[in-house]
Amino acid sequence: MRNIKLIWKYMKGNRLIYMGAIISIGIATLLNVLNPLIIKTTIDSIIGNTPLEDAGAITSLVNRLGGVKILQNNLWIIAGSLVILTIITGIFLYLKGKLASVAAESTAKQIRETLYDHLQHLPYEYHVKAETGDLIQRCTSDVETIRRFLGVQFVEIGNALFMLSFISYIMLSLNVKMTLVSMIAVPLIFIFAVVFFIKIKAAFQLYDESEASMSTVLQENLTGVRVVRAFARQSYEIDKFEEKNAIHRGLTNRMIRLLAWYWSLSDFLCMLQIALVLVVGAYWTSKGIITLGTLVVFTTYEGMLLWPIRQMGRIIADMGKALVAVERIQNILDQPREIMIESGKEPIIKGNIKFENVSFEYEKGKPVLKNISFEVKEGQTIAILGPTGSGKSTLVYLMARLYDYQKGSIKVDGHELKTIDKKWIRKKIGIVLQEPFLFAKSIKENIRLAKTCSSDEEVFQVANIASIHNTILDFDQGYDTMVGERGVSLSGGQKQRVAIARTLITESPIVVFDDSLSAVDTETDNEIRMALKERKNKATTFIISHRITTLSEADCIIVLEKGRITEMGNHTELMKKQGLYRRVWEIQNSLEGGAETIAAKSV
Ligand SMILES: Nc1ncnc2c1ncn2[C@@H]1O[C@H](COP(=O)(O)OP(=O)(O)OP(=O)(O)O)[C@@H](O)[C@H]1O
Repeated sequence: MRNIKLIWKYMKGNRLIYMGAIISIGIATLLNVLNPLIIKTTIDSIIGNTPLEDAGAITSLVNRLGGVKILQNNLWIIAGSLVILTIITGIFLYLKGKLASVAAESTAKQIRETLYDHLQHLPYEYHVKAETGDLIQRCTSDVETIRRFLGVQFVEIGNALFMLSFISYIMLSLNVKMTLVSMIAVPLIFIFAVVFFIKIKAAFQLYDESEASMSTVLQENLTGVRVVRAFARQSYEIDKFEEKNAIHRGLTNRMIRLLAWYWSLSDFLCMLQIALVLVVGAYWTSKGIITLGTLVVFTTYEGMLLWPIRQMGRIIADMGKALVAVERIQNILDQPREIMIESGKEPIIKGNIKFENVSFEYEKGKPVLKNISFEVKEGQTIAILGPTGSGKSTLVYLMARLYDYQKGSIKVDGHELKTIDKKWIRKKIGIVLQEPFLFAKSIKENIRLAKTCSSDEEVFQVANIASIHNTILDFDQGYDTMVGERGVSLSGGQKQRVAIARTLITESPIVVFDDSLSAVDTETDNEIRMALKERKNKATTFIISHRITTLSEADCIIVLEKGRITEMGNHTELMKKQGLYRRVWEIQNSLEGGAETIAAKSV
């Protein structure tokens, strides 16, 4: 019941249009069932001799058209009325289809927009845990299931119900016994349809799942095509796909067999029902119990009724799918949005940051950062070194308020971070991630992403600092070069540099490079750092890196191990200690020395 209410809620703004569709089906069905009555009256009372009984609307229609006598001599009037009636029925059927699909389509659009908007406002934490494929499915196929339900299936149910009520009413008023004969197998056909479709639900589900699993293999293969090629895994991949494809074919065949059985059995039941009406009806007509016209009406109605009844069985069994889709969509909408404005504090941010005994844990009892304390003045460069999983990225996330620290205090220019508006602080912190995501736009548009109004000059300037300007100019279309779906036309290092330019253009007072120089060579890395240093309005810069030369020039280097700061100071100070920094320095230096010796020997 909750789900039906939810569908009603989603339909806000389209409910009247939908009601229009339902009314149109009602009128179309009513007009549809009038046709056989006109034929009956023509056979019995106009061509035949049965006196015109008081058949309500039909009698008054006959009288309007000029009475029995005139119609007898002008049968074309009846034929013409049938044509006109059919045309009007057609218009209402068209209206039904049009209004229902308009309402369903705009309801689907509304649901998609609401979902998209909601997803944009869910906390970072939610997106880290959610599965992208699943979210995409909810936003596309689940919405499509609801659209189909509203646009087609529910309308069909309406059609069947109207048909059943109108036809039963007319049949009963014509002949009760004949009605019983005509309806005897109808509940059976309906129950058979419902039970069958409920029973094969599992088969439908398996079929859907196999289709999904086949597309997953395909998607994974296309996404990872470079890895597939590099490891020469083509034949393995082809075998894997063939296996899924074969399973899918098997399940499709099974579905076809089951459905073939269903339709033949159901057809057989329907034919039995029609045959029963014909045999009993013909016998009673010959005995004069019913008129020939009545027999024609009953057989025509039988044909009109059975198809919607069979369809209704299928739709009722299928309705579960729409209700599940509603549930899945509502699950996302029920997730609380990230509260962006709490205190609304929007202070001037220059880049002075102070951590005092900050602790944080993602999961209770598993602290990731423990008692972190350090201070950075505006314009300074802070380097962070630490083994993987030591909490370096987490520290950055805390600064951007993607997560809130649980203990201690972080002050930005003297303001407690938790009191600063989230949107505000995120605009002031530019983060370059290790694996940057570039959008399928031109390089220029990608750089301008966060500041669409920036001039070409500004774009060139930041690209120069990121040491990518000349590379871009070497491309055939320069800054207008399109970056593929995942930036495939650029190398890892080039993508990182575009991402650096994209962050620099925002002129944020705090900039974080989260291992974002890992894919560029040492020389370019050096160039970028030099250019950053020379920049006017220098930002407070955090550099997370495993490369010691990148870190060594920082004003302060923090060594993070298992969530704790184990060393802090500048290069000279840390070199005096026998800690992780010195060890990494020695290893990397000896490696470089070793590499140089090998290179020298090979010349
Ligand atoms: N969303 C999350 N939920 C639960 N635990 C998490 C989450 N994100 C990170 N962690 C855990 O927190 C710890 C620190 O992760 P973090 O990404 O900060 O490390 P890191 O030092 O940046 O590592 P790397 O150098 O590999 O990027 C890890 O043990 C990680 O498994």
